[in-house]
Amino acid sequence: MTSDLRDRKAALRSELLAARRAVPPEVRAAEAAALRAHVAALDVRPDQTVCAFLPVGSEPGDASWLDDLRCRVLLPVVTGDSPLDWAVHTGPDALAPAALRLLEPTGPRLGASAIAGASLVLVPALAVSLDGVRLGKGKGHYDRSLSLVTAPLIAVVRDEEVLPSVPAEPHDVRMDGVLTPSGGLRRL
Ligand SMILES: Nc1nc2c(c(=O)[nH]1)N(C=O)[C@@H](CNc1ccc(C(=O)N[C@@H](CCC(=O)O)C(=O)O)cc1)CN2
Ligand SMILES: Nc1ncnc2c1ncn2[C@@H]1O[C@H](COP(=O)(O)OP(=O)(O)OP(=O)(O)O)[C@@H](O)[C@H]1O
Repeated sequence: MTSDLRDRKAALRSELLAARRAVPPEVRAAEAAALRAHVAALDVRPDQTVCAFLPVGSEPGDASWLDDLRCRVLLPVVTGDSPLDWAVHTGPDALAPAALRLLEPTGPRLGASAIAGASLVLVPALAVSLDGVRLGKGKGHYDRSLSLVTAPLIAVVRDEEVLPSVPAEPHDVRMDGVLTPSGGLRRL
């Protein structure tokens, strides 16, 4: 992978983060409500497992969508440079502030392979391209974990963050779909 590609990813990341931080609170709230409704409409059975995430900072969405999944919900736990660990989401009382300004579940760790049992994975992203290339926060956490998954991978982004193209490196795992406030769930 060339440093040019890395530089292009870094530049795009800064641009997208700046745009996210400029979103007015009322727009953020409307987007979160729309995303919550789309998450509630996802086709998952109560006996299935979804790997989701808890939006923080300027990420689109909020914790309320976790309540609407009505199935077993796993949340990611960062363990250094390893693939993500996972724990069951049991409610707001079982969340605690963690590194990287994250809120993480406090329950038993299930191990990195827990993601393999998911029927659907909601993946945080800064952008996704029409051919499924995802731009993340730049630490490779999800890229190290997603190779263990065969279930559909759904990137969650703002409408403006679905781009014609995103610079791709060989380790970048392609998304199967995208969930946005106005577009709902779309296949990529
Ligand atoms: N909500 C959420 N959880 C997640 C991720 C994510 O992107 N979003 N991750 C995805 O891999 C993993 C954590 N990886 C992370 C990598 C970098 C930063 C980071 O640079 N945070 C900046 C704030 C950036 C912002 O404002 O959005 C910071 O701490 O200053 C955060 C998480 C697992 N959990
Ligand atoms: N499967 C992997 N195994 C080992 N290292 C990896 C893997 N995937 C990514 N990395 C490393 O992680 C770093 C960040 O990768 P990249 O820029 O693609 O992250 P990202 O997809 O934006 O972030 P994230 O997945 O955390 O949201 C790179 O240095 C890359 O080499």
